[in-house]
Amino acid sequence: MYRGNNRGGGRNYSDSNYGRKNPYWNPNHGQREDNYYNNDPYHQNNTYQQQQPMRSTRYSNHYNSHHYDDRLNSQRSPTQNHQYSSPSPATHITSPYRQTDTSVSTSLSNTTTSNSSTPVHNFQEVTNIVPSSSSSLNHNEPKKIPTVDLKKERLKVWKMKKDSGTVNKPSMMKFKSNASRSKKLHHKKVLSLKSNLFSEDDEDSTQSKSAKTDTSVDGDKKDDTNKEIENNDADIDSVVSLLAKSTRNSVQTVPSESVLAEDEDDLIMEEEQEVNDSDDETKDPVKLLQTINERNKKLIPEHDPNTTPFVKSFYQESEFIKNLKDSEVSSLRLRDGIVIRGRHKTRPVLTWSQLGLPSSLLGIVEDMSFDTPTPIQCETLPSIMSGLDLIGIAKTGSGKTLAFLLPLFRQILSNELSRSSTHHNNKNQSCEPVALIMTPTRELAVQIFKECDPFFKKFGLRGACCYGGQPINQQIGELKKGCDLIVGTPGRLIDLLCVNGGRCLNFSNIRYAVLDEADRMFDLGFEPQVMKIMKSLRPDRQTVMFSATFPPKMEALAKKILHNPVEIMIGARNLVNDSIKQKFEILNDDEKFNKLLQVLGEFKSKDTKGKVIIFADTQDGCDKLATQLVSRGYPSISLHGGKDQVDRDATISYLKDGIIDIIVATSVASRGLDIKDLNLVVNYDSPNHMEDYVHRVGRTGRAGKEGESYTFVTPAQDKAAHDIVKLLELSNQPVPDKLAELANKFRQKLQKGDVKYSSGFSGKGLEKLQAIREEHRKLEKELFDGDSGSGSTDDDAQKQDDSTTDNDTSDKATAAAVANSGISMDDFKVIYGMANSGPESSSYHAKLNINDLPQMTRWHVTNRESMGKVIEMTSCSVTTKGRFYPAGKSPAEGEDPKLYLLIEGETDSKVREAVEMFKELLIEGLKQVKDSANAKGGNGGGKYTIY
Ligand SMILES: Nc1ncnc2c1ncn2[C@@H]1O[C@H](COP(=O)(O)OP(=O)(O)OP(=O)(O)O)[C@@H](O)[C@H]1O
Repeated sequence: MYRGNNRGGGRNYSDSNYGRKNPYWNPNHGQREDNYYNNDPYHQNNTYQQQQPMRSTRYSNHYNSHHYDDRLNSQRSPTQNHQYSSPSPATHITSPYRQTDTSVSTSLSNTTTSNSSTPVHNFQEVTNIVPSSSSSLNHNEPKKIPTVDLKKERLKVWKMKKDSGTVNKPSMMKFKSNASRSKKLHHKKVLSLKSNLFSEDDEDSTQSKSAKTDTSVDGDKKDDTNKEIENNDADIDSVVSLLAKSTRNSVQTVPSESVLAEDEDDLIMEEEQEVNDSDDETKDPVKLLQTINERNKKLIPEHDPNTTPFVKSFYQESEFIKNLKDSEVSSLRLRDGIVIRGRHKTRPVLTWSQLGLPSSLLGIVEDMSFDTPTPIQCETLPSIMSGLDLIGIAKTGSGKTLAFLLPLFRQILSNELSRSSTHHNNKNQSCEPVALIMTPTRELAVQIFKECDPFFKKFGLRGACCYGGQPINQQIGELKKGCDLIVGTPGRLIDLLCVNGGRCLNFSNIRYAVLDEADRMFDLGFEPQVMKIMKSLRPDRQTVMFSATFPPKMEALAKKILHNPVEIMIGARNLVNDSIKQKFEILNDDEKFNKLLQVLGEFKSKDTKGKVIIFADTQDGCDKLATQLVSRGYPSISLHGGKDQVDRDATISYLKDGIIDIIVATSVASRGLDIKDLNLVVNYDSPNHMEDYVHRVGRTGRAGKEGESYTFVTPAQDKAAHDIVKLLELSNQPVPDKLAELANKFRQKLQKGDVKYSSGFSGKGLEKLQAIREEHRKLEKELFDGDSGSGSTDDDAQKQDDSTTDNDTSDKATAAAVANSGISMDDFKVIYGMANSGPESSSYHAKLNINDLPQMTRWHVTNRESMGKVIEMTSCSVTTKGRFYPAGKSPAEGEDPKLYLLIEGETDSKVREAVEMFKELLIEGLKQVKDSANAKGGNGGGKYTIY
């Protein structure tokens, strides 16, 4: 059942020592026993455990329990609870939805579909800026609030108060501040209607809006905004009246009562209401843009960071691990294709007990019936528990969540004294959690929060899950009770940090922060928000990031918020899990639906209980497809950012609980979701970047189980075919002929220069951001007549960052590294040149001599992961040519040249970029050699002596 599956020579966990000893990853392949395992008492246990079928009680635990702890639930109304908890098992059995088929499913599907059918440019809705009240949980019913003229109302009430003598100085000030806040709010709403933005709190809503400018983040912009507000009052009124005319509806404003609120709580409420507007943000893209605009302008109130020292390092290496030989550890890592960069000190563990966790924490792991840690857990847990910042990259479904949760709870539990301060009843005291987990999607936040449930219950801890689309008042209410851990999406976290001038929530005591799906967190929409949040954390916190994909370009950003991180990569950055059988169909749009029916028919005939996610590009496409499937007897629900969050949460719960077997989703469901028995993924619309493909198909084939994916590619989608082929090649998976043909078409276009290639997700996000920054720079230059201003901007910082990275890879750095290693620079000269003409030849090439490098360095430069990374980033082809000549020998006349890498690419710059990347790898490789020599007491690496 948990057999590893090695197709086409691809690496997987079953190839590894972990695998052979890890019943989870590969119970059936353990032919050879290495000595050190035989000595391991824990290992003997494992062998015994191999006989045991794996039981995972996790989901039943989660779903039999409420998502929040009982104390929280008991304080909610039944309606509120409905939003947070999945239906109880009893409900499932009696659910009419379950009993019926098409008819009832249709009605369910129709209901959810209709929720999302909000017209995109409906100004009637956009201009309703009155926040919903805290008691209203129904997002579907627009509130009917009488139209009021804000200025007149304010004046009227103020006069009344003045006449009756109830206005004293403080309340006047409050009045002013409220009025100006309302005015700002009013102004923001109107301005934001004119703005185009590009950031969002949720994966797929970015698809539905145009991205033009970052209105963002920095403090100095606040003053500008205020001035603008003061100066443009008249403009606002005219825009408002224009809008009112155009929509045949007058603009509704904040009711006068809230403007004149006098006591502290009312002040809080006003801000709550302000952010409450974002609750239904995903229903209407224009409204969403407004919300984001506001959010980006928001400044998180500053708090003095907590400076009480705290313990970060809890790890104590066990005797067994200490006694492993270096070569044993190296071979373990080599076989798993584990690449480690940075100041790495720790060795992997092989069993849970080698982590030295308190028995109470270990007990939770035991309850989960996870017999041994997975490779990413083995490698990252010791590093994180030693207090290091870390980037962890491993395939989908490989257990990354537990890799960051265990150290998180270890940290919370270790700070017992300070923890108690997070539990408070004083509503004026802000909530100061110890740990933070940020996720790019709401669904993922909910899932991770549920996974924390056993920890909350066992240790009496409090947690809060805060994400958009839910009434913020409830979340504020939870925070007022205090919490140890907060899990959330960046947009909502910013809202909460700003509520009541930072008196609701502050992050000055965060000691451990996690960015899950880190690369997505740094993508275009999130970067400013994430950076803002990270700045509000205490500077000496520990930060870890995890993902299955992490484009190297993201690293510069990641390193801005990490302190000397160690980077641990299992396999490669962009690999699809070997346990997924990937299938492809080249077909026209009008053939897709029939093919889908065929695929579903075959799947359901062999796996009646198996669950399916079908990915489509657009929200509308999802709705239509779900309706069509229902009409063909396949009960299904659509899931996307245009739906109410309550529906989105319920849909995931239905799928997890088996109430529904099929969902049709946009990429909002592509990241992190872990759904038992989800055995088929269909990309009805092919994803448009590689990372998305990896995550989408990664919803199946998880935790060692096998899964299947189908991707429909139309003949016009040759770029998608090209990307997928690259992925398959990287993963050593067979490439279907038709797909290869289509990919070749794209390559030919590339060669002719008919198309431009921007690879992957980083192309979509970072490159756009880079382009925008470039444009800003140009504009600034024009404006300041060649002088781009004296102030140091974010852009400059980025530029500096970039240049630092560039310097690292420069010839100078290479030369220095080489000098240290005792190798002559001439030994790996790069020869650039134009390739000969001919159909197979490329336009530019470079030759990089690798013959005379130490073996370990050579391996580091030429291993599959390194080569794959360079190929992926530059689109160059890389081939090993020539023959290896041992030290002191040179080829005689007519003999093959010394071993070298031939790098071929379409443009000179691509080839040079590839060479730079190889040089960086080379430096790393040489450093490794040196470190290893030092560790062995060597002299730092004479030529050829270190292997
Ligand atoms: N040591 C373990 N042994 C067995 N199963 C495990 C172990 N650790 C985690 N799992 C299970 O593996 C599954 C996948 O784990 P998880 O969701 O953490 O994967 P992931 O690597 O974060 O995937 P993604 O990249 O898609 O987010 C879960 O069902 C989890 O319970």
